[in-house]
Amino acid sequence: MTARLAARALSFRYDAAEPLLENWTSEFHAGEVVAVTGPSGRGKSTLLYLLGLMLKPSGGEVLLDGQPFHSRSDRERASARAMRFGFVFQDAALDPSRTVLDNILETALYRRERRQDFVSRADELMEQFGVALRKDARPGQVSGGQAQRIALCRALIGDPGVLLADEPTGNLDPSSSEIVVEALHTQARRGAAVVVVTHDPVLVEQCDRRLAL
Ligand SMILES: Nc1ncnc2c1ncn2[C@@H]1O[C@H](COP(=O)(O)OP(=O)(O)OP(=O)(O)O)[C@@H](O)[C@H]1O
Repeated sequence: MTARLAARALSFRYDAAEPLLENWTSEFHAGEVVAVTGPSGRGKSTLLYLLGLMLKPSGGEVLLDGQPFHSRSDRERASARAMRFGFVFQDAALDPSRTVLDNILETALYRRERRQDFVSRADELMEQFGVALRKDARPGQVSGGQAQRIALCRALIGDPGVLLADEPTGNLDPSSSEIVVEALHTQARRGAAVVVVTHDPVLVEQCDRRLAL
């Protein structure tokens, strides 16, 4: 079976720094939730950026449904990101200049689709994750835990085939964490490959597979 997402002989270093990845190969299948663990600074977030086509590897390649992406143009990579990926950044990374709803609806913008077509799905997700805030609420007015759940709404709204999440339960209490973990599994059951970077042992335990960096 072709992996939804694969890293083949991936190498990467930031400028003159020591290599973070050398000849790293792995596969992520549709339907599974994989935890990526490892010590701080080991390169876990960097790996997610590579898998999410935001960084280009210095060697090797990332394949999406068997198709290599390293030599594609920036435009093609951006289009694949918008159409196929959902990304939860560490510390949410919401745009403070736009409302929470507009942050969640960002995918529509990148896909050049009608914002209106995504609004009811945004409402559903905000309700599901307990962040049904006022329509004009801005990221500066929400807690760290709320921001993290808003970031998850933003990642899920396009029903991505690949969901990449960096410490998605980092700021959450146990009951909110449970909702997030369930959402990761739901997206996997919908056919996504889900990759989660985490230091949270409870979350690791609830993933289908663990990959230590
Ligand atoms: N843009 C960048 N330019 C140069 N070095 C960077 C850059 N981003 C990260 N690094 C360095 O690369 C290394 C790996 O960082 P990364 O954030 O991928 O690690 P991590 O395993 O996710 O860490 P943590 O668990 O603390 O989040 C670190 O030494 C970091 O300082």
